[in-house]
Amino acid sequence: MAAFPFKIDATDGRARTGILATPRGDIRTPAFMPVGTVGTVKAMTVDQVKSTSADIILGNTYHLMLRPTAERVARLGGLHKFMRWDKPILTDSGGFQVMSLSKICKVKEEAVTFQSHLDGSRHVLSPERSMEIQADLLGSDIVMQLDELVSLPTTEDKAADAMRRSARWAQRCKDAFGTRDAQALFGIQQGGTFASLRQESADRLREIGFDGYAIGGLAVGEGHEGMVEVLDYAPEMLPAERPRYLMGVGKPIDIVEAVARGVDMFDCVLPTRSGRHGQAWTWDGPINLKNARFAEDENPLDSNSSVSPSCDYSKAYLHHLVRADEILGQVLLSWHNIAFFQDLMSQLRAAIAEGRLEAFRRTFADRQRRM
Ligand SMILES: CNc1nc2cc3c(cc2[nH]1)N=C(N)NC3
Repeated sequence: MAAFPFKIDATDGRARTGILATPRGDIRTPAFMPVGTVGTVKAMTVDQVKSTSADIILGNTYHLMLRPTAERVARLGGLHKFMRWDKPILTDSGGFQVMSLSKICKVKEEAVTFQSHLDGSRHVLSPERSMEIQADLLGSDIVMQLDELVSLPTTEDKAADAMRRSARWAQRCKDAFGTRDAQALFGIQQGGTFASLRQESADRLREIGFDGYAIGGLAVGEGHEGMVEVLDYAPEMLPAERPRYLMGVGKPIDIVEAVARGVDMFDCVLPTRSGRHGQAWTWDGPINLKNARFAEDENPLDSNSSVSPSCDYSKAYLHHLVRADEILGQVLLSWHNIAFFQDLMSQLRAAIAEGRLEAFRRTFADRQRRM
């Protein structure tokens, strides 16, 4: 019995639009999850995040277990209460961050041991411990299995070994997670850029049975073409009746291309990270407000978007804030970019519902290229 009902309201080619219903609220798909790594969507208050119409945000096991520790978050009532976000939260399991952030990490069948990138302290993360942190201590609504990351390029043998370990860890996560009505557990497909391994991974995850299925091992340096090549077959290997989540993606054009290939959920640091560095995403592509051409440009960033909070501020003012490295510049551009990504998802949902995704895709790609 699936923990969260997933109702697909319309399809257009391989794309779907629907609702993933959770006890803390509905998630309209295709959905973009702002990244709230250490219990904050950086430079934004939860009310600002809510104002963008985001239905769900992401948190990270790796970061929160190091600081303030998962036990402290639990003592303070769990992650929702701690950060005052009462809508759904999806937490990543730590696998990716341990292997990409921590100093020294050893991957064994039993668990991953690593040193904190903050103070060098030693930590152990097993499938069981990751489930305890996410489901019991942080109290997240959607829990991700612990998986093993392989950095690209990799050999088929290495990708196969890591995928099979991830599949064994998937079973251990399912056993440790148990059956819960108010929380969901997602499996993560691995297998690098090898279709046969991706198929084997999907088959093993389906046998174990999950509430949703993520595509892992992408957006790790394979480039746009490499990613799209895998997306031409990987999403459809996963059960059609459950949500499909492409982890760590991505640029607006990547999201559009992945939605067209059957992906329902996304997360990426791009809108907030690029916003903190002066970049604003618009329907005509990204611009950097540091650029001198904006010094006396009195036009707003996105005149036609009433939602975007930065529609009241001139580019000249944003240019000034970015040049002066003022905190408000980081706040307004992060807010603008998250609002833009939510606008994009809302337009994608409408295009699928009205059967005009192909036309949307073409127009969008042409406009983004213009910059
Ligand atoms: C930024 N790119 C990216 N690719 C990812 C891939 C994964 C992930 C996070 C990612 N972020 N988390 C996992 N637990 N596994 C796969």
